Amino acid sequence: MIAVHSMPSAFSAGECERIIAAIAQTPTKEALLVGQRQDHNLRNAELVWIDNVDGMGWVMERLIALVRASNVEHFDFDLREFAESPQVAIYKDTDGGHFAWHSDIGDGPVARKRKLTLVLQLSKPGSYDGGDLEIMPGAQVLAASRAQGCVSIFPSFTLHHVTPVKRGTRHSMTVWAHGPAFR
Ligand SMILES: O=C(O)CCC(=O)C(=O)O
Ligand SMILES: [Fe+2]
Repeated sequence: MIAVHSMPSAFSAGECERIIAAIAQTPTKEALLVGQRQDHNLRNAELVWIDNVDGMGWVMERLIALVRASNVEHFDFDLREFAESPQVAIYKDTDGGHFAWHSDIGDGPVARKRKLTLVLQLSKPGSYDGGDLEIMPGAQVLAASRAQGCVSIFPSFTLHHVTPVKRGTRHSMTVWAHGPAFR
């Protein structure tokens, strides 16, 4: 099993811009953490659930295909469903946008079934400073590619964070694949 599977150009630049434009029409919600606690020391971002955005069916189809192919090739986890809407996170320099070190496996009935995490880099890398997704599968920290349209897939138990955005705005999309507990 590899620690992080990187898929460059999983989405084209034009597709990423289309998603960002569609999201801009939709009201955002302040990011709530697993368990609905709100702690700006841990995370500061706005969220849009893409199930609430019209015309995003093709996005979900692509995400499912990417997770499926990645799981066959690299992880071989027992995945059963996508039990949560993909979410777009908007990290702004003006809000100190960031996400501290965490694992995506939570205590709730759904969050506890998360097994694979997919993150899509929606923004052009030159449009913001900071905002790096870093993943710590072991003793080393791996920086995810910042390339627009690049997808990173990793086990949801893996620690990861997003460093503070120092200039501009970073958009990312996250989706989880769920299944029975690891054994
Ligand atoms: O924005 C990112 O790159 C990561 C988001 C994340 O870790 C999450 O939604 O759990
Ligand atoms: Fe996460």
